[in-house]
Amino acid sequence: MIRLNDLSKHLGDFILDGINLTVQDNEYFVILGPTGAGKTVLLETIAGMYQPDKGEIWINGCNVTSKCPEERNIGFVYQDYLLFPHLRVRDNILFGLKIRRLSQRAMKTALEQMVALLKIEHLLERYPDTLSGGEQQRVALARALITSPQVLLLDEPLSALDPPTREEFQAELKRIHQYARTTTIHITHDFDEAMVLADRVGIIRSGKLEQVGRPLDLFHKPRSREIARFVGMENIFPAVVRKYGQEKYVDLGSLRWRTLSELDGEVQVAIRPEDIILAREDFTSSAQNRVRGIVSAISPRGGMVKVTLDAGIPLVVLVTARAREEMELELGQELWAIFKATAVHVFK
Ligand SMILES: Nc1ncnc2c1ncn2[C@@H]1O[C@H](COP(=O)(O)OP(=O)(O)OP(=O)(O)O)[C@@H](O)[C@H]1O
Repeated sequence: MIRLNDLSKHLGDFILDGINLTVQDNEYFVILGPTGAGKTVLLETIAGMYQPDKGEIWINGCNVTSKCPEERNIGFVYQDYLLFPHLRVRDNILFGLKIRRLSQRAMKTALEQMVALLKIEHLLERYPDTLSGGEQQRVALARALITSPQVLLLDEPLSALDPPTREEFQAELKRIHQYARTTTIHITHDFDEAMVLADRVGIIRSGKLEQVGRPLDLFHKPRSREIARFVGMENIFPAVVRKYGQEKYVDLGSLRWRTLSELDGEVQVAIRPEDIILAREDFTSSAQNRVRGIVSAISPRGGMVKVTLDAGIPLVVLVTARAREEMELELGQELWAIFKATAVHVFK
């Protein structure tokens, strides 16, 4: 278990500000934040490369705050692998065991296990500069895991890989974690990566840990407008929650939508663009909210199409390219936007 108590660090103009966090045994914890948020500073402080100004770091019940990095038994993998260029893969992986002076036999067994786990037997005699990015990252992981660290810290381990290799490696990280069960902190700015890998996610912004939760909780219940934007919500508007009879609605001036929120009063309301259905005709469905608008913009986004509907407020909707064709979408067209009460996310 990793416990951070009120961890703070000044570096130039940057402040890592009172971080409190517990990562459970065997947990895969992802720290997600925009560039410059302090993710690397936090990870390097846990690893002992920076001494905190305030606060404590506990690993498995031991206060390691003033211990040097080598005494913390932490495995660290960097985004750009940082393998020793003059050593073959075999010696890169064995490096941590050699400085611990393990017997030849123990090293051989540990190497065999790691090589099988990471599927890198065919790479053992090669030098790092002959390996692809994905292969180098496998070797870096093997080198970090071979010492059986108490904690594995991963600093954007996928960011230097191309998108298909990145996806493949995400699946590998999951598989390896299921086998090794090492308590892991992985930092990234990629929300999708966090969704795929994390047991829990912490969102860091400007040196502060702003929200911690399971990926779906962050996805559906962001605590602030900034976090909502960061997790892909687009239709964010100020509103007031009001009760009419037994049911609650968000009032946006000329528009009123049913919500299941427990909050009251002045709020922000957000709807994910992929939670809205566009239709030519109004139709009865379990979706309880509908609003009529005029298509004011159409633009491709990834494999989807982003449609902006002017409904008094600009509503962004994501549709498939096929749906666009079927509806013969065009600028100026009048359409209905339909979405469920559960799609209306409310936060202060
Ligand atoms: N040694 C240092 N001295 C002064 N400022 C530093 C130092 N190291 C980092 N910083 C500053 O601290 C802030 C946080 O940096 P950090 O590398 O932790 O961000 P990050 O969230 O990892 O960003 P990225 O995703 O771009 O890597 C940045 O503004 C950076 O310039």
